[in-house]
Formats: sequence, structure tokens, C-alpha cells
Amino acid sequence: MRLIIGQVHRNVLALASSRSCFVIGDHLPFRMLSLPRASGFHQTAWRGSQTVEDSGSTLTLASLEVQSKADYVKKERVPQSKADYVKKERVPQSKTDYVKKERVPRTGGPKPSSRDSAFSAKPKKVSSLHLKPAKSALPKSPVVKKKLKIDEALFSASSFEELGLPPLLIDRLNKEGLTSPTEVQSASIPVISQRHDAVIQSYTGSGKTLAYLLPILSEIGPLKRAREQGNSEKRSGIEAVVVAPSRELGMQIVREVEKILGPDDKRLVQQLVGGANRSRQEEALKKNKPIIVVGTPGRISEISAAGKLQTHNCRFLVLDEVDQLLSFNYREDMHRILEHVGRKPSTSSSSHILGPLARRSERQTILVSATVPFSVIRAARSWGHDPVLVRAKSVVPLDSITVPRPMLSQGDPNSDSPTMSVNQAAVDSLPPSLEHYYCTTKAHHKVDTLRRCIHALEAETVIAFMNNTKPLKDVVFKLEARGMKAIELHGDLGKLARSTVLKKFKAGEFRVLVTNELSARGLDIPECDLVINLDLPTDSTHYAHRAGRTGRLGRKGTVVSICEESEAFIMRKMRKQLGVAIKPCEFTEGQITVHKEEDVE
Ligand SMILES: Nc1ncnc2c1ncn2[C@@H]1O[C@H](COP(=O)(O)OP(=O)(O)OP(=O)(O)O)[C@@H](O)[C@H]1O
Repeated sequence: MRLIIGQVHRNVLALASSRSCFVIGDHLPFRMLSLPRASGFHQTAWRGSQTVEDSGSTLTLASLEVQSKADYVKKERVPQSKADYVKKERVPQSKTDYVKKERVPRTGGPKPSSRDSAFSAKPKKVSSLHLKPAKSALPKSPVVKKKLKIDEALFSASSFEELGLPPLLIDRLNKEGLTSPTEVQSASIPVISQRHDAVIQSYTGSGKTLAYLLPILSEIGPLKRAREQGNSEKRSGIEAVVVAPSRELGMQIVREVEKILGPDDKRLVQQLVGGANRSRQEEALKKNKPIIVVGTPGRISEISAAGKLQTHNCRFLVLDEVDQLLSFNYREDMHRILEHVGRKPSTSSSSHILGPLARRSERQTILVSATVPFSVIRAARSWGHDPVLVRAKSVVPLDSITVPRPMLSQGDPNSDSPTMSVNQAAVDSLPPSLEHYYCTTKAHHKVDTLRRCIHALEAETVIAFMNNTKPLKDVVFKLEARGMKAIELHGDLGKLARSTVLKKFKAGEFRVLVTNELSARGLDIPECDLVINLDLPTDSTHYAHRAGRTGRLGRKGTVVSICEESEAFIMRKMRKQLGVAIKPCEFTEGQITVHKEEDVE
């Protein structure tokens, strides 16, 4: 049976979403959860497993130190020239309003990020890093547990005020047109503010960057929460380190921090990305005295090793796209970062005997990705104190997470085999609003199919992925020859060329960006309405990150994989692994024709 769809954006078939629960462990609804927590956040020993205890006390906004609106106005308000900003600024909004607003593509959507991206890093093969869970040689300290329950109300927080962000920070967010938190932000902000180590997992384009930046900027820098007198921690130097696997993602995060800090304070964030001039970065560290640095593992560890980056006072360490940062390529740099950030060099004789692990860890560790394989859970357990997994509408203590049953039959649960990583990571990493299709064609007709697909779907801003760099130019040439404006982007281009390409593409000068795996993670181009796989991604984790370049923050988006007949089984396999409908289709006479699966099997 054949079903003809006119223009996919007008007559979109509702996909039967078979999105199932994230594979790792059982998830409790937030309201059911009791979170035991070491009262001493700065526990010296890294503890092993810990049981989840139920408690009678409910974790309310107050117990999370998130005050009610009234309290908030009373206690938090600091003398400001802009009197009564609360009255002026707060526009009561329901969550539905927010969703409605965000879903209007282009014109009515959220204020697009002003973040620029510059591409540089070469794509790195992701294989898992075997960092052994650190075992402290120190005796375990007695742990006083504070039992917490989380109020479901936090999930439906419709404003940043409800989440207890400081007034100055809310003021800045409003100025940037950000008035309502996303779901993952509502879940993460209270948890991080309560000083839990956390793994944040939520689908691509759901706002994970602000989910960790906002609670951090509530604690450090000029927008931070006013503390009661005598209760202020005196800190100096760098207080937060954010690590990202690529230069482009690093720069994007820098732009996001700059946007929140505002023009007067943007020097307080310093980029330490590879490929940029290192001595200039070192000079800026000296001159600007930043409170937060964002960079790639290599450059951060390089400058740290040279003694030009002091991070022992650091309170926050964020690993964005953590599953990629755990790959073998980053092993040494990540080891250095984890060993140094937020660790006080100790002079006591015992620590000389016991080695670096005896040094006191002061930092809060936050791991972030749309795809969280079990290796990340294991790493978080070994690096953090009572870490929790935060997702939209659920928070789970990591100690309660076990390797899921199906995984056990597929191999050694302690191995980081791709199968394991894929199965655990893929589900729930995709925005629910995406439409997925695949079509088959001969290899030499792929570009023509791509062109017909773009016309049929009336897509305006298209990212086409290939697996290698070499053929990109050829595809661009063929598209241009057929009158379609296209441009290539890959790591072999110079730094300036890469940022120019992106600027032009974002400005709408080109309809198609032809690129490789380099652009699959982090790239935020809200206007992108179509992602094409001209080469199939290597696994469903890669599929998820590529697909996530479209359909960001509730917008509509379509993903089309163009493959040869002999590869169609891979798409069917990915459909199973991802738990989403990827429908076979073809493009004829300016239309998409969607087949039912029976027709092709
Ligand atoms: N509360 C908000 N209101 C409006 N826009 C927001 C909000 N939070 C984030 N955004 C915007 O949503 C877009 C996507 O956010 P972000 O890049 O943080 O997503 P992500 O979950 O990290 O995606 P990925 O997994 O692909 O890296 C950005 O343009 C960001 O500026």
C-alpha cells in the first residue's frame, strides 16, 4: 500500500512514537524519589555504593533552598537601581504558553542563540576510555545523610523565579528573551543548586547548556545569589571549568555564557579551545581574571600543565558531550583535568604517602549528553559524591542504576562495546517532534535524490552529512551545478574559513551545508529544518546526534537517510535500536511518497 503525502511540512504523518523509557535502570517519578546525600559535600573519600532510603520528609522548594516567590522577593532582593524588577519583568506564563511559543518555526520561535560556531577539531573515533573507578586509600568518613524528596512542582516550573534563580540573573535572561525554563532546566537547576553531582541526559536541542550554566552562574560571578552576611564563601580565581570535545562546541558555550553575563562582564569567561592562539589565551587569563573557562581537553590540560591555569579553587567541573570526552583520544588530557580541577594540593604528610587521590576534592562534577552509555554512569559514580541522573521529569540516584537485563545477554556488562553504548545511549536522545524517513537509491544517484528530497520537503536550511571529508567538495559542486546553493564544512578548512562558512550558512546565503561528523554534536542552528544522511552514520548514537541538528527546542524537523538498497537493513536495525519510526519513502514528481514497511519487506 502506498500513501502519498503532499508537502511533508503541511501534511505530516503523525509518527507512532514508540519512544520508550531510557534503558538504564528504573526511573522513579521525581515525587517518589528520596535522595540521600552526604551532608558534607566535600567528602574526602570517594564512596562506593549507597542505598536509596525512603524518608518521610518531602523535598520541597524550601528544602532545596528554592524559595517561594514571596520569600524570594523578601530575601533575595538586593538594592538595585531598577526598582521592582520583579513586578515589571515577571510575565506569568504557563508551560503550554512556552511550548506554543517555541513551536512556531523561525518567526515565533525562541530567540535564536547568538552563539557562533567555529569548527576545528578533527572528528575523533569514539571508543570508550577505561578510567578505573578511583578507590580512595583513605578511610571512609562517616556520612551523615540528608534525606531529600523532590517536589513535582519543580518540573512544571513555568518561570525562572520559581526555580529560585537570583534576580540579577533573571533580569539578564529576560533581556535575552528567555522567560521560561525548559523541562530539563526545571529538573537540573534545583539539583545542581543543591550541590549534587549530576549526569544530565536529555534529547538534543532541549536546552542542556543553560541547564548547567544557570545554576553555576547563580553561585559565581556578578549575577550570583546574594548571601546573608557572614555566610559568603571567599573565593578567587577560576570557579568553573567547562570541557567540550570540539572547538566549535566550546565556542558556542562561550557565546552562551557571554550572552548571559552581558557585554560589561563577558570578559569573565575565557575560551581555551585548541587551534586558537595559546599565548593570547594565557595573557587573557592573566589580564581578565576570568571566573569561568570553557575549552577543549587538550588546550585546557596543556595550559594547566604549563602552570598558567590555576583551577584548585574551582567549584564546578562540567563535561559537555561527556560520552565523547570518555573516548580513548582524550584519555590523558581528561585524566589531568579530573585530577587537578577543584583539587587542593595538600601539604600533609599523609597525602604524600597516599598520592593524589588523597587531595581534597572540592568540586561539583556535572556530566552532560543526549546519549549516556553505561560507561558514563560508571565514571560518574567514581568521580562524584552521591551523583544523580537528571532527565526531564525524573531524578535517579546513580547507585540505583543497574546494567539493564537485555544488555547482559549481549555481552560483558563491564565492557564498553559499541553495542552496549548504542543501546543504552540511543533511546530518548531524539527530539519527539522529528520525522524520520529513509530512501534507497544507487550510489551515483544520491546527490540527485538529495536535491529532489529538498524540493519535495520544501526545506530551506539543510545539513547533509557524509562520513569522509574528500567527497564533500564533489557533492557541493554537483548541487551548485543544479542551481542549489551549497557549501562544505570540515576540519581541514582553516579557522577563519570555518567560521565564515558557518556565518554565511546561518545568514541564509547557502541552502545546504555539506559536512562530516564534525558538525554532528553541539551545532545549534535553530533554522535547520532538514538533516540528510548521504552516508549512513556508523551507529544509532551517531544517528541521534546528527538528527538532533534539526527539530531543536520543539521546532519541526525531518531526517532523511539516503542509502543503497543493500544498506536498507541497517536503517531497519537503527529503527529498532532508537525506538522511533523510520519510514521508507521515495521522492518523485516533487513529492514524498511514504511506503508502509510491508511494501518493502
Ligand atoms: N529556556 C529557554 N528558552 C528559550 N530558548 C532556550 C532556552 N534554553 C535554551 N534555549 C535555546 O535552545 C537552543 C538549544 O539549546 P542547547 O544548545 O543548550 O541544547 P542541547 O540540549 O545542549 O542540544 P545538543 O544536545 O544538540 O547539544 C539554543 O538555541 C538555546 O539558546
